[in-house]
Amino acid sequence: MIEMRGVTIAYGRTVAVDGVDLTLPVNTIYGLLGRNGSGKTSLLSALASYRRPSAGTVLVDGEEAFENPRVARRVSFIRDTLDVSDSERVRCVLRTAGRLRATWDADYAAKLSDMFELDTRKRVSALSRGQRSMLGVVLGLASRAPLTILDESYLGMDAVARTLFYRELLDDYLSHPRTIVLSTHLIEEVADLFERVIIMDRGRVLLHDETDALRGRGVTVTGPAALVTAFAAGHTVLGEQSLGGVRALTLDGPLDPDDVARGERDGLAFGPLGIQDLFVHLTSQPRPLEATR
Ligand SMILES: Nc1ncnc2c1ncn2[C@@H]1O[C@H](COP(=O)(O)OP(=O)(O)OP(=O)(O)O)[C@@H](O)[C@H]1O
Repeated sequence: MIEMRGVTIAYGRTVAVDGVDLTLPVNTIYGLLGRNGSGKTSLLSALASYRRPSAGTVLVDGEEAFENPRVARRVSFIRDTLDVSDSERVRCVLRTAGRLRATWDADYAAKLSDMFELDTRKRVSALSRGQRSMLGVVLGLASRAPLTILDESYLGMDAVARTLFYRELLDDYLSHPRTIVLSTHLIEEVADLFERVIIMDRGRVLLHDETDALRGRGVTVTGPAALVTAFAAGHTVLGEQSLGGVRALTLDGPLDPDDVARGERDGLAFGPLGIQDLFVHLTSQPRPLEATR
C-alpha cells in the first residue's frame, strides 16, 4: 500500500503539490493525468523518494519513503533526464542497472532493446529523443520494480514504438504484477491500460477512481434546448454547446437509469464521455498563472 498524507511540495512561493492525500493499493496500473504545471512530476518525485515533501508524509508499505534505501530499492522512477551519464554506452547503462537492482531481468532488457531496435553500442548522448525514451522504457520495464513510475516516458517515440510500449507494458504487468504509475498527456491512447486514474489540477487531486467508473461518469445529453435544460436541473453541468434550437450539455454523472429512460422517451439522446473529454471538461476552467500562496 502506498499512502500520501497531506503531501505539499513548494518551490519558494510556488506550491506545486498542495496537501495531497492518496491511498494507492499495490499491483495496479495508475494513470496520472493533469495539465502542464499541475504538479504531476513533483508528486511523482516525492512518491519515488527523490524529493522530501515540504510537508506531509509518503509511506510505501508503511515505511517513510524519503532517503530510505529499503524503499529506494523497490522503486524505479523514469523521468526525462533518465538519471544516467550521457557519455556512457547504452549497454553499460543496462549492465549498471542490473548490478544495482535485484529484480532486474537482463534477458528482458535485451528483448526490449531488440524490439525497439535500440543500438546498445551507442552512447546515450548519441540517442535521438525517441531513442532516449525507449532506453527509459527499457530501464523501467526490465527493472520489474514493485513500484515503477514512468513520467511521460513516450516523449519523442513514434506511434509504432508507443504501441509496442503499451502492449509490452500490459503483457509484462500480467505476468509480473506490480504497481505502475504512468503520467501522460496522450490520454485516449493509453486510457485502456489504466485500472485507476488520478487527475491532478493546480497541485490537488481532483479525482481518483477506477477507470471503468470514470467512463460512466460524464454524460452528454442532446436534444431540444428547453428539454435538455429541464433535464439538467439539479445536475452539475461540465460543458455546453448550442446550435440553433438544439442544445448539448455535458453532465457530471452517473445518471439515474430511470431518468435516462424517461429522457429518451421524450426525444433526448445520451452519450458517454471518454476519459480524455472528461479530463478536458474537469480541468479546463480558467486558471491563475501560478498556484502561489
Ligand atoms: N525545480 C523547480 N523550481 C521551481 N518551480 C518548479 C520546479 N519544478 C516544478 N516547479 C513548478 O511547480 C509546478 C508544478 O510543476 P510540475 O513539473 O510538477 O508539473 P507537471 O504536472 O509535471 O507539468 P508538465 O505536464 O508540464 O510536465 C509548476 O508551476 C512549475 O513551474
